[in-house]
Amino acid sequence: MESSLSSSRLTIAIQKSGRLSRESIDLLKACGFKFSLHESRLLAHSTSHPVDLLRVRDDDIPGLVMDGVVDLGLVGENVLEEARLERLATDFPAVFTKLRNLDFGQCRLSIAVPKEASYDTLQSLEGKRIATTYPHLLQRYLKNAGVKNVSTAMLTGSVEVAPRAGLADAICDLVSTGATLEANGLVEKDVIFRSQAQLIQRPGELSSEKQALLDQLLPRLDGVQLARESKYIMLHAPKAMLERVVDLLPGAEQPTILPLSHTDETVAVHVVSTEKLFWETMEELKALGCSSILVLPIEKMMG
Ligand SMILES: Nc1ncnc2c1ncn2[C@@H]1O[C@H](COP(=O)(O)OP(=O)(O)OP(=O)(O)O)[C@@H](O)[C@H]1O
Ligand SMILES: O=P(O)(O)OC[C@H]1O[C@H](OP(=O)(O)OP(=O)(O)O)[C@H](O)[C@@H]1O
Ligand SMILES: [Mg+2]
Repeated sequence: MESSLSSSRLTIAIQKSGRLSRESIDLLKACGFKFSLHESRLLAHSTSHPVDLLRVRDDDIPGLVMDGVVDLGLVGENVLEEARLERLATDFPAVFTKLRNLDFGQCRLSIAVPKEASYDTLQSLEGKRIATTYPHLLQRYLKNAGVKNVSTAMLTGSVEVAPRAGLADAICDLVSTGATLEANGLVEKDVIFRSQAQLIQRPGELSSEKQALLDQLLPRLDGVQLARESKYIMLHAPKAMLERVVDLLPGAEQPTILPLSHTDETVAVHVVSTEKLFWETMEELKALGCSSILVLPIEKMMG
């Protein structure tokens, strides 16, 4: 299958404007792919690689990938799984390859009820109506939990106002901080799906040029994600305390220990850490006699 927009340029669908847009573009840029973006344009060409961005609503991305219209897509797993279930229910092909979990767009799909509603377990929803944008994910969850006779009111936005508007008894919508639920007098009861952004590929083989581009993109993507999770830690430590200092540093299996020109009692310790260095640990390091403690971000990494 080779029906993506152009046979030689790798086409990637991303969300045009919304929660995933900025981070999708930033991630591709961090991988060294440059783009000339115009707010109103659907298609953006890369000025550095034979790559085109198709900027669309996130709901359209799974279908564009599964139908082979684009080669790759960056989309939330919530939208992807809902689209997959919907296509399976209507006998449409729902084939794609998940290439990577991306480290953004983390949220959960949850059932929430009005503060004053009586709710003990999921069974309390029997015979009730739930407003949602994700009817297939919701029905799958309720079916697995053995909850019957729940009807859904399909809304594509403003789901949180449905109970107040008398459209539904409960909602099933995305939650991150919980601020939107609280602002609407709702309480989160059951998390039915956890999601983050994904990079997916269309079914069928890519042309050799496109495959070569993808083979370049994926290690870069891994490098960017690893670098984002990592920190470079530098400090001066008393030699006598070195063992205890290294034990305190997160993920410091192989620290670099360097002599300092002005003293024999203190050494410089450098380490790449894939974990966060908390203020509390920095304070403990200081209490052991460490000084000049620096935690620096890493821009790129390659093993
Ligand atoms: N509060 C949140 N925190 C983090 N990620 C979120 C949050 N809400 C949504 N997301 C993720 O971002 C995706 C896009 O959310 P957004 O609200 O921008 O979608 P939308 O309004 O459906 O946009 P579109 O106009 O493209 O259809 C969601 O499908 C989900 O994967
Ligand atoms: O738990 P919170 O941190 O409050 O986030 C949850 C809200 O975020 C999303 O909407 P968004 O703000 O993206 O706007 P939208 O409804 O226009 O898509 C989601 O649909 C919720 O309404
Ligand atoms: Mg959408």
